[in-house]
Amino acid sequence: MLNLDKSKVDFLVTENMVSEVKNLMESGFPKLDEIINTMVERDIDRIYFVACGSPLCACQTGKMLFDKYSDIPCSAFSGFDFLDHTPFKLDKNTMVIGVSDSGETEEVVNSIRIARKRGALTLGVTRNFTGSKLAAAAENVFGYGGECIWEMHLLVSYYIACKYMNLKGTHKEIDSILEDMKKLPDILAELVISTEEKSKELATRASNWSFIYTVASGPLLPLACKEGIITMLEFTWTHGSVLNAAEFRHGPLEVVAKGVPYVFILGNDESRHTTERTIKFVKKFTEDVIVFDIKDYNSGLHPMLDPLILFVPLEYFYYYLSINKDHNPDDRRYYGGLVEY
Ligand SMILES: O=P(O)(O)OC[C@H]1O[C@](O)(CO)[C@@H](O)[C@@H]1O
Repeated sequence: MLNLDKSKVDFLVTENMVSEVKNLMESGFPKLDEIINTMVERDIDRIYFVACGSPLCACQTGKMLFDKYSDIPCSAFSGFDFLDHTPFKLDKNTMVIGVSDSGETEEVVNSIRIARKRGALTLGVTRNFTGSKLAAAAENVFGYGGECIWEMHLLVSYYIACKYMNLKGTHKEIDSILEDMKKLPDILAELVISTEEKSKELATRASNWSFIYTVASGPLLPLACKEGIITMLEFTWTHGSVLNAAEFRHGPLEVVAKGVPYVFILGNDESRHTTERTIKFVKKFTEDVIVFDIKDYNSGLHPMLDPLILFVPLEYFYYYLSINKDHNPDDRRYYGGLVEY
């Protein structure tokens, strides 16, 4: 196992997670309220998120809130998809939210430029309020000032979605999400301490696997993509793929066999039974199964908050998976301009 000083590894964001979440809620949310007021003034009737990688997965989860609890149309685009297939409706009543931690991802910045030119209300969500191309391109900017991008991006998209939906017509679930959100800092603080050892053990086991299928459903599917594709491929250099438990019977079923490894992410939402059915099937044929079950961590909050909670044990899991494979998760071969793409 690689001997690293974990406080110096950029990938691992557990150290300041709680203070960043608190700060976002206390100082960031009031700033988002101003943007939400502008959305009301502009009578926004459609929302597009544009992002890439981990931020896109957070936006896809935020979009689910709009779909589930409102009749406000919302889509989450990858930057190049937005540029190549720019949506027809892009006007003063449309809002385009570009999310990029660096604020430099070219396809997100260019999408915001186009949206602004077409008269849409634009918001750039990025780490720093100034100094990036995204901050310069968007009409409105929100700088969250934290490193823990999954929690930051998810909370920002959730807060905008919940508040705006509430102003457009309440749904009792939205209030419960907003209320439970306030409990997150204490719960995360506990998880940052309590989940490390168990995740480390699981990662030791998984480090013998040369590839991993990651399976989830419903609101945990974007988290599965973030972890089972972006994190696992980019940061741990482990081969793998992500599968939707709802689709498992239609294709993936046939490769289940002894020695084929799976990581399941299991939540408390309505699709829990769908993933459980898959787990039950898979366990008949292979012992190489790891389940991250919300019930083992904290199941007291609204299930739409499960992706924020399960992120903590998963973050440790992939950190230790990487160093167990003697790979520093901060190392890159190609990304970030090392090789032209
Ligand atoms: O948030 P940014 O700066 O736009 O960067 C997006 C990048 O972040 C990651 O999600 C993590 O490095 C990458 O997959 C993606 O390329």
